[in-house]
Amino acid sequence: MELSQQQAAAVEHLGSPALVVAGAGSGKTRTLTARFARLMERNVDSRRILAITFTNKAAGEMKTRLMQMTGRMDTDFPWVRTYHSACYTILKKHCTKLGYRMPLEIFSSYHQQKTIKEIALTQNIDKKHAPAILSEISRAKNSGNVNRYFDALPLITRSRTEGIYREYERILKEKNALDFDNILCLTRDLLRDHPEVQAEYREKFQHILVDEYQDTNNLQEEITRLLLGHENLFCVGDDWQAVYGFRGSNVSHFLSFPDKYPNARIFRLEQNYRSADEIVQLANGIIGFNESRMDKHCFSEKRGAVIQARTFFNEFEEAEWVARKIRTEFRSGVDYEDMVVMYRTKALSLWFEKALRQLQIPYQMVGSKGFFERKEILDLNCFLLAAAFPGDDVAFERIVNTPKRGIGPSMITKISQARVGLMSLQESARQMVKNRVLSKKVHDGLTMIFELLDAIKEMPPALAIQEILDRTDYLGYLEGYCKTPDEFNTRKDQVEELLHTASLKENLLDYLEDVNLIQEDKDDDDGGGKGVHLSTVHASKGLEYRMAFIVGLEEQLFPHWRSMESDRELEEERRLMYVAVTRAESHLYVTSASSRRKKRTKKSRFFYELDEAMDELGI
Ligand SMILES: Nc1ncnc2c1ncn2[C@@H]1O[C@H](COP(=O)(O)OP(=O)(O)OP(=O)(O)O)[C@@H](O)[C@H]1O
Repeated sequence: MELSQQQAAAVEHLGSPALVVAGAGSGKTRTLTARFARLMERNVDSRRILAITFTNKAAGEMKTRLMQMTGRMDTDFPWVRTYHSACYTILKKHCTKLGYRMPLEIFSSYHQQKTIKEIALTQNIDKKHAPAILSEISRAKNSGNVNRYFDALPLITRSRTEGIYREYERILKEKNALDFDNILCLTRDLLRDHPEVQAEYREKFQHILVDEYQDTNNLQEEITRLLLGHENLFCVGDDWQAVYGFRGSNVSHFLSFPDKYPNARIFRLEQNYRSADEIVQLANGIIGFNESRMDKHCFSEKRGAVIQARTFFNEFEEAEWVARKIRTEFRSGVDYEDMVVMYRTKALSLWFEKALRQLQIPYQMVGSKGFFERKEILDLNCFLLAAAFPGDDVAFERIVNTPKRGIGPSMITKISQARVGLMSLQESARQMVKNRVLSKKVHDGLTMIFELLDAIKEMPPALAIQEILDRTDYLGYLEGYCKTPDEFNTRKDQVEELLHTASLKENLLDYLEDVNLIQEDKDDDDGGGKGVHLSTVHASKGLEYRMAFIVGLEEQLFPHWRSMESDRELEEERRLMYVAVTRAESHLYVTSASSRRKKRTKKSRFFYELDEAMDELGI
């Protein structure tokens, strides 16, 4: 693998913690992978290197690259993982120390939402607040200190959130289940409170490598420190691209690395291999408006970018111009897949979808709704969950009347009321069937479900899904559910895809574990199909395109109205702008509309900053 001098210096370093302060397009992943391979050449056992990536997809790509470079097998890299996946592996082995037992169930975001809504109902809180409460709880946990986090909340938010949090945690524990954040919280507790466990992993991990270090949160930072029994810590990141503060990431871990590790070596990767230098300089100019950042002098040896900033009368004109421009570029030889339209919030995509459809230009949405959150996928997975975890009320409630078999909400309430002690819904329903206390229709419906759940429990996951499809005529039901044949075909394709994914696992529990660990990749679906990419800026992170359009550059939209209250939030918005600009290799178009939804708009401050930077560069 070819490395620049700067990259090679970082790869070779030994003897103290190291931070690689990298620019966009500077080959961070290449450097991290090369370092891993180099450590192996120096006889470090690959199974004793913990390499943390930001997504499961990135972990998979890194492993594949390592296999190609070293000729080793996938199983030789067991600790190339995300924080969640690594922590879950540790937890599985030691969960009894914390009062849990195997198998543990990981709650999906559907399970979380449903549970929070039910608790809210019992506490007279409108269930419309559930998403906000859930994200507040998540931030509290990731802050590393839940009590301190709640103490700092405004009284109204606190009174609404804290009670729900306590009840939610009680239910999770009672169900022997974890949510995504608890995977980290409990691993921290385990390592902190059980010195023998900490010693085991400190001994095991001879080197710790962390990618995307700018986006670690307090809890992840604490876990890293608990695992680190030496000085072999190697972190790579770009503080200019830290864009997950809104969900608890804390860029100050990155910025304060030299204070935390006074003997740390700092390396810089400043050459951008992706974009032409005009784009790199423009991006430098924009980030220059941020106060808190590390110094870097990013540059590129490529020249000849095309950069344009345009304002249109309204959103229709803006979208139409973008679509026409895309058509012109396509006709002159640029592939649709080499072009991206980026916006700050998903709601903006509508206008561009319409304009592209009108010109019959194919497009695909990047990072749209996670595969496992789609209705048909959730339905089928809930059957599997109800079979594997009879205590999972959320899954059972979802499937008990899917497809419809006359077991509506009032029947579910009846089943729920018949529970004794810690009995689950499913157990209660089984008891009622046994006691023959139900109408014939409900009795037969439930009997059919229980026979199905008992049959699939020990089956490999793909076979189990096929069994569900056959016994419930699920596709017949789905066809009736869909509004158009097109919608049905798309959903049917998803079911096929699910069957394929499930066929890669032999065991139901392994499959379900994977499904729920993969939640964190929601934003990381790069489409993979044909057509122009439409993407939020967040979902475009890590991707690269020959031609990029950044649209909707208006105050309130970008920067977004919810992130304009403090300098800290505004700086994060500006870093998002930086991410967007640095996706482009050679062509960058920035647009805004003077009126949107019939209201006058104000041009984004980023638009002016960009103008200023362009002036300075003489573009
Ligand atoms: N030493 C090198 N020589 C030539 N090309 C390189 C070198 N290092 C990286 N590249 C190429 O530069 C491009 C950017 O690399 P990569 O995507 O790893 O950057 P990155 O640092 O992760 O970027 P970003 O943070 O902006 O997503 C890739 O196409 C990669 O193959």
